[in-house]
Amino acid sequence: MKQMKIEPLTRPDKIINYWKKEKTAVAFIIIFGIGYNTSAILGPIYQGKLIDALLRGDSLNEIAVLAVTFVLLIAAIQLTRYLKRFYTRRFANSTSATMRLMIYNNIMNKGFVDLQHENTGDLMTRALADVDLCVDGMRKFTTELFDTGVLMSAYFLTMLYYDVQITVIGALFIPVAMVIAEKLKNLIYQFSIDYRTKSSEITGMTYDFIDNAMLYRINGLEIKTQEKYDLELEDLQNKAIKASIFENSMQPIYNVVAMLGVIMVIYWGGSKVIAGSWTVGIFSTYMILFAALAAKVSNAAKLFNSVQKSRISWQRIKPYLTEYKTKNTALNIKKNHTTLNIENLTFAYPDAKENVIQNITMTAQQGEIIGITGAIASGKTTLGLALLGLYPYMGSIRLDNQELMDYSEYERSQMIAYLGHNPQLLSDTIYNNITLGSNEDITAVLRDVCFDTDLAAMPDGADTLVGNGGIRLSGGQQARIALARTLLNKRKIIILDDPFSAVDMQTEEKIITNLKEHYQDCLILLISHRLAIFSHIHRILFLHPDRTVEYGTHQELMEKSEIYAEIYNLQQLAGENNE
Ligand SMILES: Nc1ncnc2c1ncn2[C@@H]1O[C@H](COP(=O)(O)OP(=O)(O)OP(=O)(O)O)[C@@H](O)[C@H]1O
Repeated sequence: MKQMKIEPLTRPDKIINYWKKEKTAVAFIIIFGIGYNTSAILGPIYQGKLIDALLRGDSLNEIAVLAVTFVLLIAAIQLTRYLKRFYTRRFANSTSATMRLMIYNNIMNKGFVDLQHENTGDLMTRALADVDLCVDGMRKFTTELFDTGVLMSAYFLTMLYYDVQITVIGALFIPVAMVIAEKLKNLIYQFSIDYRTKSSEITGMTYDFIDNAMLYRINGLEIKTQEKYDLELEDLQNKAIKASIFENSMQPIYNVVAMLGVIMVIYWGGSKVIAGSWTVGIFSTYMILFAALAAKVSNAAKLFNSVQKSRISWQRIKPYLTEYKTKNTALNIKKNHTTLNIENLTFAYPDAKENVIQNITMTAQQGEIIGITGAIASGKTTLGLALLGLYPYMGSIRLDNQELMDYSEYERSQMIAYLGHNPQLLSDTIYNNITLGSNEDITAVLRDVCFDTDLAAMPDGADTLVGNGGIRLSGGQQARIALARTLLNKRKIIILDDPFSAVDMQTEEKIITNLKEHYQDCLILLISHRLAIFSHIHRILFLHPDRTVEYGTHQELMEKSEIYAEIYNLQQLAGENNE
């Protein structure tokens, strides 16, 4: 069978486009759907003929021919039914895959600021659950359109052929049942919304409790959290019951209303048999068709319900169904000597009133290590993020004489490596945490971050599992594995945000020596609170709480900045006392 290929969809926010995209499957659904549903009426007709043949006492031969035709007909009907179902499933699977592709692409292309506000994992999980519900509704709609719409029309037309009066009067109750179904759908919709909203809230809550289980336990909040969770679950259960009662109790009501017409059918149909204008076979065929038509009303109601339910899911996923974006991966970066020129750099977070960074001017180049330090909340991390080009800024950041914002996002990612506060370790081996799936030799980076001796003591070496978030490693080990990952992925500029806070000072000094020796083809920007190693690096940017800055070598800052000298001397003293 041909392999299914999932392609992006243009205007994915228009639901009709999913049917248009699956043209071939939809065409087969139409062919087999109409084929199955129109031929389905032949079943009762032949059954009636068979009854009449038996009652008339036709020859065995004639009855046998009728019986074989009847069986072959049923087999053919079932085959078209199978093919219709097959293509409906195929349509649903393809649609589900397309929606997932589009949502994944949307989330992966969200800007850094948007992603910071959302938990991408939770978002994706919730969106995928909604895709399943939405596609399920679309599948049912597609199926029922034929199994209910076409079949009901086929039954109705055949019944009209047998008797117009009985059919029109007997079937009068059917639209009544359908109007009731239509009216009640809003009620069902409301209860369904309440249930889905709660269910989504609880999913978020569950993730929070799992992620922060240790935090709640350590702070003695475990029981309180559990109680809160139990209450929410109870509420969810109540909402689920209400939604389910309304959804399921409606169908018998539609059925009973629709079946009221059968009284007329028995009365008039029976009279026709007695009068001799109908045979028993025709009466039997007619009764089967009427009962099937009335029963189909509940399917029509089911269709309304499932369309309502999937409408809720559709509304929720619609904002994520945006045009497919392809990353621009053209690379136009210079391989020459790296230079960084920052001029009057000023930055404020979106929606914030005050600048976090103001008028920073500095230059640096390949082969240098530049320290960035300053008081708490003076803007060190912010400067690191601004240099990644993640936020719009004022002033100028020129990398190799080209403005940072004039590079594409992809080019920036190929020029700048970044290590943030959080080591962000995967629950995997040390090797995979450093290579992130690529097949590379990690010996050099392990040596550069002084992890070679740690590794030698581990029985499984680089195959040692680090546990969830690196829990099986010390803080210093986690930090150095994260640093090794950044170094393996080295770029022209490497920004390291406080990588040594969990590392002892001697190891920190050794790592700095390695960085100076082995990364001369890079420019390293090192954000740190610890000034001890600053005497070994090239220059330091010192950020003051009033947003003014000083920039110079360690020696220059020791001479011109009283605060810098004071902090450095205090830290030296503390270091000596600790020895
Ligand atoms: N995403 C953000 N949105 C708005 N304001 C922010 C955001 N991130 C940080 N800030 C604010 O910017 C200021 C500087 O924060 P930043 O994290 O850059 O300081 P820092 O010098 O790195 O601090 P620390 O030494 O504590 O790591 C703080 O006042 C902080 O509240």
